Amino acid sequence: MISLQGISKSFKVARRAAGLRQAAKSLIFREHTVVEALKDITFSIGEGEIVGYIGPNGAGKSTSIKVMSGILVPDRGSCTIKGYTPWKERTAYVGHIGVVFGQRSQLWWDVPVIDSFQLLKDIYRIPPDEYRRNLALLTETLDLGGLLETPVRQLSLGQRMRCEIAASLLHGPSVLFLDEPTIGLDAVSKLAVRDFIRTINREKGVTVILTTHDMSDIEALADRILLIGKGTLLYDGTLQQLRGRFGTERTVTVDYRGGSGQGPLVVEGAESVSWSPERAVFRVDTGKTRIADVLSRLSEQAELLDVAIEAKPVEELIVELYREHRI
Ligand SMILES: Nc1ncnc2c1ncn2[C@@H]1O[C@H](COP(=O)(O)OP(=O)(O)OP(=O)(O)O)[C@@H](O)[C@H]1O
Repeated sequence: MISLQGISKSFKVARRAAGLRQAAKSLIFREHTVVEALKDITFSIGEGEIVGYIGPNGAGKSTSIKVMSGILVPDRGSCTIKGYTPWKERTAYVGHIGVVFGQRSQLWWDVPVIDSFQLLKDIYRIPPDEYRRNLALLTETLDLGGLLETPVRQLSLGQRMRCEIAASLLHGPSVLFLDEPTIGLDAVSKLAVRDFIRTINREKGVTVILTTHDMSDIEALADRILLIGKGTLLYDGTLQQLRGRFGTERTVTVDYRGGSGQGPLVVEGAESVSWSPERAVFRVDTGKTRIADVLSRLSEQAELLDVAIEAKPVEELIVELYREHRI
């Protein structure tokens, strides 16, 4: 449904040296550097997938989203989404996609939210019945009831973001591009936005491409990860595969009935991270040692009161991936 083949995009950026004399010189002799934002990007995404598009700052994520939404024309390569080439057949194409740029608003700042929605209804030529149905559903699921009559500039970030997401879905698109949709949101709003994304994916089959620096977004939503670094696609796989590659390590924390005589617990196959008379923390490579064996050896040495086993956070797995690819 989404297919990119060898997409490349570079930007020519004027270079200005520091200092007055250099600045004057650059008025006549303008030097340019070329930034290769995307280099030969190829991937495809199936209908109904939620894909996390991740990478460090300046990796090329927003540029990719702009190409896929038809805002930018690439230098080379082809892109087909729902049978359209986004930048060529924009008018027909935009009816099938919704786009949210977390850092930018598509709502008119000084007018009530509902007026922006009405304008979008006219722009997308949404039939009145469909508009009413979609608006009712979005108002209910995104809890917009009290916000529709408020001018956008008076909304909090979280409230605005819920309105932005609703605005991008009023015309019932089947593909949704979300560029950092949870940036700056508090924990409650973040959960609400994630919940909503999952619901429209499950119930309406909307395909979602999500860029984010928040790895808990990825963990909560994405079945698959595309990692981009310095304009190149570096990894395409599931979170589970990534865990399998880097994530055999577990942290085991045990609380036990200690006492003044209790010395450090020593367990073969478990590396001690920290120790106190009541609590010990170990690192265990489950590829080499079974957690059950560690716990059984520990219980021979002390009366265990509580045990917590944690996998490596996704954040750390991603950092390892960045490190492996030197980005
Ligand atoms: N309009 C532009 N003109 C010149 N250079 C640009 C332009 N847009 C992007 N770039 C450059 O292209 C590269 C990729 O930028 P892009 O915004 O796609 O990165 P990103 O992965 O979205 O980063 P971030 O996580 O910081 O938002 C960067 O080096 C950026 O400076």
